[in-house]
Amino acid sequence: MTDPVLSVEGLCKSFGALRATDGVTLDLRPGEIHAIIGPNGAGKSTLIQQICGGLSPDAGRIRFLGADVTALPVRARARMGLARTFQISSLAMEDTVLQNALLGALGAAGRPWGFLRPALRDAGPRTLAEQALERVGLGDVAAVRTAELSHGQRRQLEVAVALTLSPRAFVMDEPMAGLGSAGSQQLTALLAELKADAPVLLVEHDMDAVFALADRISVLVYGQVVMTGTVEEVRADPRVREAYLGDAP
Ligand SMILES: Nc1ncnc2c1ncn2[C@@H]1O[C@H](COP(=O)(O)OP(=O)(O)OP(=O)(O)O)[C@@H](O)[C@H]1O
Repeated sequence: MTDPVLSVEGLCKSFGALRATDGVTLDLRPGEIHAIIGPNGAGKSTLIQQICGGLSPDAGRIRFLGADVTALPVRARARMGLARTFQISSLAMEDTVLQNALLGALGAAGRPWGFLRPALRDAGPRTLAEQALERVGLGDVAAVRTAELSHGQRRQLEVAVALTLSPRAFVMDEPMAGLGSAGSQQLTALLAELKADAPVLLVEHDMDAVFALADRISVLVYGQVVMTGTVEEVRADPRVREAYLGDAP
């Protein structure tokens, strides 16, 4: 089997007496979408924050691209290509769609942020930004002010910004939240294509999207992974149906 891109082993984080993650072990393999599902308060956000570097684990290890990144700060992990999207929108609403994508591309090129104007004429980052916008289907609205985009288009733009960083793995926190069914379907189609660029660790409450997208699903309950399996395996598991899907066993 090929080495995982990202792996966590025995990850623990407590808040007082509460074990928010309690020995979580899972991995993200090349080319896959690995969804993490679980009831409210199961520890999904706590897990994602530890993976991205915003929270230090009490115990356990995080490896990314073969390196132990457990002690690295958020920025260092991002520079290695760990792209987190969605929960905290970083878009500048008054700027155009292209300018937002360009800010990402400039960051990727390691340039100082202040030189935006000359960089707009600089073919390198600009090309990268335009390609990313085309890729997510926003090529036609590059000159539009970001505030004028629909909710779904903003999600697409956040993906484009992440793409300019040449990610090696995406970590997505509830990308479907707040989208109507048309927006969810559009974003689902985009995410299905994105895993070819880099694998996706996906925390999502929208089960239609999870079942349509996931290659593997891990179910988190009270901070513990109760199972990892394919969509079919997870749907059929009586513990999952009881604990999460709300069905009587
Ligand atoms: N900073 C914190 N201080 C104290 N308790 C916290 C903190 N962050 C999270 N918790 C608690 O840890 C548990 C796990 O929370 P977490 O947000 O990780 O769950 P979640 O699965 O992401 O939930 P949701 O689906 O509602 O977003 C919850 O009981 C929550 O109240």
